[in-house]
Amino acid sequence: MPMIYADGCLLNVSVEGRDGGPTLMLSNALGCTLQMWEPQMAALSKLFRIIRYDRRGHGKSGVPPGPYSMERFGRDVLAILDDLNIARTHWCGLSMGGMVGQWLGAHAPERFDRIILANTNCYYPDPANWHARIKTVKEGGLAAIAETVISGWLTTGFREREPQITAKIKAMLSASPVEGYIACCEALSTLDQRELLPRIKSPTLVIAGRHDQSTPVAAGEYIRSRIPSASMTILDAAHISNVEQSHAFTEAVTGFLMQQ
Ligand SMILES: O=C(O)CC1=CCC(=O)O1
Repeated sequence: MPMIYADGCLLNVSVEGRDGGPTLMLSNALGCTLQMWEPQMAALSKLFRIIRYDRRGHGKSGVPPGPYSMERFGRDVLAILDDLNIARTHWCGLSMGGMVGQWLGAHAPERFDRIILANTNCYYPDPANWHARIKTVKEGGLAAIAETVISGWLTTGFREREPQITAKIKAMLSASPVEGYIACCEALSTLDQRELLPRIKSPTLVIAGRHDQSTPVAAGEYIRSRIPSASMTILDAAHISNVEQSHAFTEAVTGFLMQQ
C-alpha cells in the first residue's frame, strides 16, 4: 500500500483491480476506513483500477491537528492523483466521501469523469448536533457514541440479521482516532456547499437510503436537483448503504459508470 504525502500528512492509499482499466476512486464515510468498501471490491476490481484511501484523521493515515476542511480533504485527493500520475478518474464517495466529491466536482472538474455521491449532504443548517457529538467524544471517546451511530448506519432489521457484519462495522468505528474524528466533525459543523452544486458538470449519480436519518432522501434530492446532469437511486437501507444493500449498491455503481 503506498503512503502518499499531502500537506505534511501521510495518507494511506491502496491501488488494486484491473490494470489498464478505467480508474475509480472510493472515499470513506466519517469514522470508517478504506475497508468499508470490501463488499464492492470483488465486483468492482474486475472492471476498474480501484484507488481507496483513508481520509486524514482516519485509519492508517496521519492525524494532524484539526480543524480540517472540505478544501483540505479535496486537495489531499488531488495530491494522491498527482502522485499516482492519474489524470482522470471516476469518483464514488459515501457520506463525507460524497461531500469531498462535491468539492472536487466543482473545483477540479477536469480530473473527474463520472461522480457518485452516496448518502450525503451539502449543508447542515444547525451545527448543534455536531457540537454535542464533539463534546461527547472528547469526554468518552468513540465508545460513548458507537451504539447510537451504528443504529443510524444500519437498520434494526439488518443489525439483527447480520450481527457479525454489524460487529465488524462497529469495531471499525470504535478504532477511529479520537482527534481525527473530532477534527472531521468540526469540518462538518460548518459545511455549506450549496453554492458549489450547480458548478458540478460531470454526469452524477446520487444514491440515498430510504431509512437514512443522518443524510435523508430529501438531502439527496436537494443535491440531485442542483447538479445539472444528476440522477438519483434510492436503496432500501440506512446510512451505510454500500454495506446494507451491498449488491444493489454495486449494481447501481457499475450500471452508472458503464453506461454509454
Ligand atoms: O456518522 C454519522 O452519524 C453520519 C454521518 C454524517 C456525515 C458522515 O460522514 O457520517
